[in-house]
Amino acid sequence: MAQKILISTGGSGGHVVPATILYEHLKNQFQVFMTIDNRGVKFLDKNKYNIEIIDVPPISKNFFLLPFQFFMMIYIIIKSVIFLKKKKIDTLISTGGYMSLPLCLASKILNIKLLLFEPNIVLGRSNKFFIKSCKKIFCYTDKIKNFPKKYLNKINVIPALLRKEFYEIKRTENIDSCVNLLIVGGSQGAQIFDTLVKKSIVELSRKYTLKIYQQTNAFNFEELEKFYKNENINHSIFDFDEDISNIMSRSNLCITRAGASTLAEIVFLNLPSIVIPLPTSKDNHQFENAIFYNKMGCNWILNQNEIEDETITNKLGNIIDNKDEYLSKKLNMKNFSYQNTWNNINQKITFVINEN
Ligand SMILES: CC(=O)N[C@H]1[C@@H](OP(=O)(O)OP(=O)(O)OC[C@H]2O[C@@H](n3ccc(=O)[nH]c3=O)[C@H](O)[C@@H]2O)O[C@H](CO)[C@@H](O)[C@@H]1O
Repeated sequence: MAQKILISTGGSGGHVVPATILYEHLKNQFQVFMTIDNRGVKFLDKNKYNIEIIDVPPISKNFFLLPFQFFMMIYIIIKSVIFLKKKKIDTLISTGGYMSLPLCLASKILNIKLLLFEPNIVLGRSNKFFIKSCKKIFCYTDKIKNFPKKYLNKINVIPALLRKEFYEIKRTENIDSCVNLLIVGGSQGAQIFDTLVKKSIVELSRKYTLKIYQQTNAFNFEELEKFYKNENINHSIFDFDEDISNIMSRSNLCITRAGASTLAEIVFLNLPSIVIPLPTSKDNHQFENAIFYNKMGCNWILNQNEIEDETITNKLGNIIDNKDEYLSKKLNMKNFSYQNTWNNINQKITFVINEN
């Protein structure tokens, strides 16, 4: 009988999107289930996956709520134990984050094989907590910061997880007559980008033909739309677009945060990018993610706190005018990504799951 695998996820798109990719990789060979919290549901199509909601409220820093949170956690752990037993789960794969804590603890209680997934260059806190009890951890490199040395042998390096459509879509083209600029902040957007880039875009539009693809949140949508209309700049604004591979493929330059999945996707599609890591990201993981690709010559990094009025205008202008650097970034990305194939990843993951 096929092994029963549970993928536990939730929170942001950075956790949920990889969970859906793991699901797609495994669904033909195993019986796969997924648990997700309420926050994460908006990042997937509920009808496509065998999902169960196990909601884990965010951990509050309010001291008086601690006893309540403690009992709540016990309740969710018991619920998780019952779920794992009822479904007869053989292997749990956690995509990290505090929402996976109860299920990971439940897998420990029941002695169920635990596999972790860490797409960042810094080990997440929840993954660190379970590193001792997990069997293996899937990472994109074996040089992970904050990783306990004695468990280094648990790292299983895989190429970055990408949705199937990324392998089917055409890679990005060079800047030719039009600059197709994608501005993207990760699954939750980056509100600061809206104000940070506006002025530069207006200035650049006087010199170059631009098409702007910009992600923003629902709150800013109308205002941004009005702004581009008034400035007569060709634009397409979106909130969370499931067909992002298509938008990326049509772009030829990008400004982005440094979420692990977004970076992997733009590198795979050879889209040269200015990366502005979120300065407040936990353990500065976004900066480390950006540096990882930067060392391979795949991006330009800007520090958000050092950005002044002209910084982005000058940077974009330089990139557009100096094609050598632009083309060398593209080539570096191409060389880095050639081993990333759906089958290669599939074999690596399946091997670990079947291992005793
Ligand atoms: C603010 C923050 O702490 N973000 C973290 C969060 O991911 P966060 O969700 O911010 O960012 P990621 O780039 O990892 O993932 C976003 C995913 O959403 C997809 N997408 C985005 C916009 C859209 O319109 N359509 C769409 O499909 C992207 O293609 C990508 O697959 O978890 C990641 C994995 O631990 C971390 O690396 C990020 O730093």
